[in-house]
Amino acid sequence: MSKGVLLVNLGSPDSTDPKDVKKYLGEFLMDPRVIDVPTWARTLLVKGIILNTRPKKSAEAYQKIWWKEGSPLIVLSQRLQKKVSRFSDIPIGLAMRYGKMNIKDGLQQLNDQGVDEVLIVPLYPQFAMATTETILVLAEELRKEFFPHMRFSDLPPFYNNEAYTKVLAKSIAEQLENLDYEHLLFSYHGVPERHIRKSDVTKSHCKIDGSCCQTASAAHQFCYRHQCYETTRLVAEELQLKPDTFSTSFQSRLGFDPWLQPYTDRTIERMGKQGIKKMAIVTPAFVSDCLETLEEIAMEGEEIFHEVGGKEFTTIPCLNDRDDWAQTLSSWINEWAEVKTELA
Ligand SMILES: C=CC1=C(C)c2cc3[nH]c(cc4nc(cc5[nH]c(cc1n2)c(C)c5CCC(=O)O)C(CCC(=O)O)=C4C)c(C)c3C=C
Ligand SMILES: [Fe+2]
Ligand SMILES: [Fe+2]
Repeated sequence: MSKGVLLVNLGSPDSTDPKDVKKYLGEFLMDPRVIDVPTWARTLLVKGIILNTRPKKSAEAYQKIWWKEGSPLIVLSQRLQKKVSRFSDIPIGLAMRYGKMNIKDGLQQLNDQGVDEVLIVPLYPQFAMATTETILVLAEELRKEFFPHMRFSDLPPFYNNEAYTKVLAKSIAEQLENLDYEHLLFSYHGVPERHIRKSDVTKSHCKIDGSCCQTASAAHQFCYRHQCYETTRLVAEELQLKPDTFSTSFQSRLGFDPWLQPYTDRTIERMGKQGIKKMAIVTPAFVSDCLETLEEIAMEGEEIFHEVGGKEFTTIPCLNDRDDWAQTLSSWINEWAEVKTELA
């Protein structure tokens, strides 16, 4: 068998034109693992409400962060792919879950290079049904329909992998080296609380009451909340942060259901009101900088902080295509590539 890799990220609209943003959001939000309500309710919510209002607002946000080369998320993912390819001996493909560069095309390209054993690498450190799961489910559907001769493995979430948390800690330390910040906020993309309960394989562990995520459980293999808190804990340990100088929050909520708390925007506001003048923020749910880091955090977050008296707001870049991150990812890939494939 001949091995290859498909890195998979979220995707972006084709351009910042509201029409393209609407098309992209339509595909993204109609995914039953993103808005997990019955089809009729999702259709009503997405096509009847969200797509009539959100694309214009989102397009304006995308316009603020868009690069000459295109979407930062896609450009940065391509740079990562290029670097990982340099450190690996097998073909490294790149695909997006939504929009252009889709997973089917990515698999086809690997197929055309003679690859029949694929490592799917969701570019998300923590598991979530709206990210990792939807990639793996779609990839398997595509395999069955179009590439039945292929075999798939997948890279597990790396939220607590020592090499990853060390690289993340190093990237933070570099940014904070000459800053006397008072608080470091770890802000993760939010999900509705319901998603956490749905992914609980024990069906009884996740209470979202602040305690369950610290109690060992089989549920944690699929618990986004647990995995986010673990990333924070391990990175804080590596950086030797004092207990009151860092915390965790969740950003980007949409709609009226309860999402994971504390919310990032309210946390930034509270910190400013409590008299914190210098804060830094890191966004470890994202491997590549994107709308949610460059606009929601670096622009909106900073504005909130300044409005309530904050002075210095430092946004730490995602790992993007850092050499040490690309090398870490390549080392996982090379480890997988070296394992002898047993005949089925
Ligand atoms: C119900 C909605 C959403 C869930 C659940 C959700 C989970 C989730 N998303 C990411 C990563 C990204 N999300 C991005 C943008 C984005 N996310 C949602 C909604 C949900 N996400 C929307 C509507 C948007 C579009 C922008 C907007 O209108 O605000 C992005 C950025 C993409 C880009 O082009 O830059 C990323 C990345 C994770 C990791 C996650 C669950 C853990
Ligand atoms: Fe999102
Ligand atoms: Fe939990």
